[in-house]
Amino acid sequence: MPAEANHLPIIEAEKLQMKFRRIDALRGVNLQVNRGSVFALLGENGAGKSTLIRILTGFQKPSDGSARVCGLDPARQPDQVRRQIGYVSDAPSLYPWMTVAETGGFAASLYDAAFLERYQRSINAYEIRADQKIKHLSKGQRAKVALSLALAHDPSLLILDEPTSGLDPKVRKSFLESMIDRAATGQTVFLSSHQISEVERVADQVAILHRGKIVLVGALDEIRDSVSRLVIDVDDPLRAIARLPAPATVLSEDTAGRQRQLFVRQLQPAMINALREQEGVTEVRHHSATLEEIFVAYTLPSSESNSGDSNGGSDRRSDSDDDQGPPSDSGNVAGPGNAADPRNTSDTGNSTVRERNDGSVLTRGKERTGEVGAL
Ligand SMILES: Nc1ncnc2c1ncn2[C@@H]1O[C@H](COP(=O)(O)OP(=O)(O)OP(=O)(O)O)[C@@H](O)[C@H]1O
Repeated sequence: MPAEANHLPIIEAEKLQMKFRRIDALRGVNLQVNRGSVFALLGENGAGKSTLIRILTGFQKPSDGSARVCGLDPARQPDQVRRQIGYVSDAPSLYPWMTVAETGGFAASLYDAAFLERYQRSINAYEIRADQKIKHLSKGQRAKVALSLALAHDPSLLILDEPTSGLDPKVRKSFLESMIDRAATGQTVFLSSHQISEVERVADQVAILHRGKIVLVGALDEIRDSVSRLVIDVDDPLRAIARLPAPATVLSEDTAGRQRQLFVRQLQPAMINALREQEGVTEVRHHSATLEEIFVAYTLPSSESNSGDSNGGSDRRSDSDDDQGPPSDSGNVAGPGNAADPRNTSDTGNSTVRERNDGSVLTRGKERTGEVGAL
């Protein structure tokens, strides 16, 4: 039986956990990535993006949970997974003493005859001299060599950790456009990024990882359509506004004098009308939220207790003494996931099946009432 079956998701993660000595880097990540998409993983510094990518590429074994990539288990078959995919880490490791040409030749031994030709074509397109030593390349040029290596065996899945960092704007643009072309031919690109505006241009699927948990996942268009920015003017700064009913979920609220700004999921037109009729409300304006605004609303510092954290606080410290140390191929094989916490995100694929919908409108500061959202 072939390792890959085309109807199955190319990446699946179930209840992935990664505990380091001092921190739970991943706390029950469920994810499905379908073929032929550009899937962007967004998250703040330290959210767990690289940890998740290292697990998917077989460089790190999870503490718990399981993953399948191209139909293979990266914890048990790391070499096979890495042969199937193209991967660029956030800090590509290239041998500094090799030339650009030697680097390609060295990697080519693992792949088919077309590898070297594709690699050379890419290096030429990036205007990098083949006889230059890696140690004499700029950061951006090294990133281009790493990308050329990752693409040279024409992988059906490309996994990129911060692919555009170090690239100049012109190269970033053409690189990202080439990712859309790949997806159009049925290949899959899974990338992590901080560059939300860039992601917005290329991704068709998006997930937000926040403190080791997926707090939002879905098709970009649907995510954008599902979150609204409400600006409400009131006659008195202390005026209380009634709760929004279900299915609305208030993600965040800012108060500035007599103006409130709310980010709300699943706002219904009737709710806007009801707000306008409330006593003391002088105006209600309704806008679509940008991906950046949605990202901020879902990753507020105070959102931790609402994103399914069983500790109910911002502390991700691990109780475990099980320090997995640096990324390694050795260690325990993944076991069954921990399904004990009913508040764990149960997002499967590009749809989520659970969220809290208390619809509260908060009257002070920035808080969230949404627990976990997706489309
Ligand atoms: N080998 C390790 N040992 C201990 N802690 C680790 C290890 N690797 C990662 N961590 C911790 O796990 C958390 C997630 O780290 P990770 O590198 O996955 O974040 P990230 O989302 O990729 O961040 P960034 O955007 O800054 O690259 C961080 O708190 C980090 O300190």
